[in-house]
Amino acid sequence: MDLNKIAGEGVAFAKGHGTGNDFIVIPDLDASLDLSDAQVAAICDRRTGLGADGILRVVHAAKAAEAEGQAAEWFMDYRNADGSIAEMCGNGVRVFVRYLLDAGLAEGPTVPVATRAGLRVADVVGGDLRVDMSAARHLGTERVTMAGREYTGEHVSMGNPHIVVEVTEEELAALDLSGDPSFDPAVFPNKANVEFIAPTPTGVRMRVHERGVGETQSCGTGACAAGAIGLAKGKGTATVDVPGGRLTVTVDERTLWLSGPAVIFAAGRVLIP
Ligand SMILES: N[C@@H](CCC[C@H](N)C(=O)O)C(=O)O
Repeated sequence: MDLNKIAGEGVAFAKGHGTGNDFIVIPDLDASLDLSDAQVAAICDRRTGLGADGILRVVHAAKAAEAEGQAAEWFMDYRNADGSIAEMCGNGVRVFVRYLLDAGLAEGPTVPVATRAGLRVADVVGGDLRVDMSAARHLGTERVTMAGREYTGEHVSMGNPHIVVEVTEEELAALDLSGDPSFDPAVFPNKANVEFIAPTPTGVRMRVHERGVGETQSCGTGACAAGAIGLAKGKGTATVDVPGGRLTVTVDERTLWLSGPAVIFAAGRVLIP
């Protein structure tokens, strides 16, 4: 490979993560990149690509039809590692805002972001990023099958679909999340994210199988859904411990807040396959 070709034809990217949920950030301010599912999947491949749980494309809100009516300068175009589109990504929006701040595209401490699920507003609080994720919607009880075993869980929408299943600490540690879950296709025509949680003294411990990705180290919207279920009997704050670290979910009379670390740790250029 002629490295000059990468410098000349490659597109700029940054890499970041929020509690181990990792993303490739692609600044495409004027919305000139039209990435196919296969291209996204190739970039996110952990052996033959850069590797990530998803891609965050940074687009001027004025250039994105999905951002219409949202009072934000930037639109987050989120794609899962398999190329599929999701309505919302809680860790993604925190990493997206960290990128905007680090790149000088936003000043903070408050940064509104247009998303497919509507406006989300982030705040820098200490070293963390806290996002108003809007209230969780609890939609009842559903069945999910994972690794040949059927569970009953709570259907929660955070803009994207989740099923939260409570298990014991021992069951949580022993779960095999390497395969795909199955659910009622009439309820989840576009599939769902599945969170398994076990109670802790201050909240829950969580493992997640993400739609369009597989098991990840963390899922922000999953933590919101899990925290909302953990706090179902009232308002307050719950810690959500994930393999990649700790997130905090606070529910008040109006909304649900998601807080935690988000960092950008690399930048470069990549050839779009
Ligand atoms: N990791 C994300 C969720 C990303 C989208 C999800 N896989 C879906 O398809 O709904 C988060 O931090 O919320």
